[in-house]
Amino acid sequence: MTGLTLSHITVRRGPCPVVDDLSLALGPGECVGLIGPNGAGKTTLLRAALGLLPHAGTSSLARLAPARRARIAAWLPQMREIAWPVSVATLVALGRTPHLAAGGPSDADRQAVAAALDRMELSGFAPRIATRLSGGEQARVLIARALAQEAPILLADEPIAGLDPAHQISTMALFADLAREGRLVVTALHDLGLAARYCTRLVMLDRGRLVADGAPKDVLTEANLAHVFGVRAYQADTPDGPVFQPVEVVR
Ligand SMILES: Nc1ncnc2c1ncn2[C@@H]1O[C@H](COP(=O)(O)OP(=O)(O)OP(=O)(O)O)[C@@H](O)[C@H]1O
Repeated sequence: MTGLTLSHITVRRGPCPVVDDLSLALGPGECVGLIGPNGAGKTTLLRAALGLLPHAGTSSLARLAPARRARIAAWLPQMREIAWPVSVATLVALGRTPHLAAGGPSDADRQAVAAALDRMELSGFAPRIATRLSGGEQARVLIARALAQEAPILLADEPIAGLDPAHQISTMALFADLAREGRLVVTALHDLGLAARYCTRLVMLDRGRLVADGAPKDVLTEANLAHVFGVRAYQADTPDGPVFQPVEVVR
């Protein structure tokens, strides 16, 4: 399995660095939550790591040839637009594109698509036209497409935004399972409660800089929450795991 190494990544927008000299080594088996307020640089960092944005510094993914990169990393962007009125099964099968042989889809491709639909509880949706689904259903279809890619690395930008509570929990539990299977999952998140519960590691950004990196309880400290997010939170360890709820703006 494969990890992701970022060394001194800097991305400038005009004169300002929006990601500023950021280095990280992320390994297989980790479910990493990328957290930070709006504009902190989460999307920019993920896109630079994938080689989708010009940057200074090096990313172990960005330096790969595109065909190899597509087999190593699946990418779930923040904007989830489905342009074509194709079936859900056809759309999810696009995730197999990096693996397709000359003769068309193999049994392995078909199995990967079926498994991805099943994991996102979409098996009954396979013949439906993707553009006619609700926003949350479309989001789940796009997660399924990324899963069908069966890449060792999954980078996801706010994948659970717009999902109902049950699907938010099941998607985060699925990401944690993928990590336990040995993949690397890196996901930008605004739900700090789910981040605390399901991520093995949190990376906190503020104005393009890395301000904290470690186990959720070591990153979601009262001082970091006040300083970076401007909030105070209720936190408790319960038999159901950590509970975390922002309760007050403190800036
Ligand atoms: N195309 C662009 N041109 C100029 N500035 C940009 C551009 N794209 C992003 N930025 C700026 O870069 C900074 C980081 O943006 P980014 O989208 O990475 O933040 P984010 O942490 O993902 O935020 P959010 O939680 O709101 O999605 C922001 O200040 C944003 O205004």
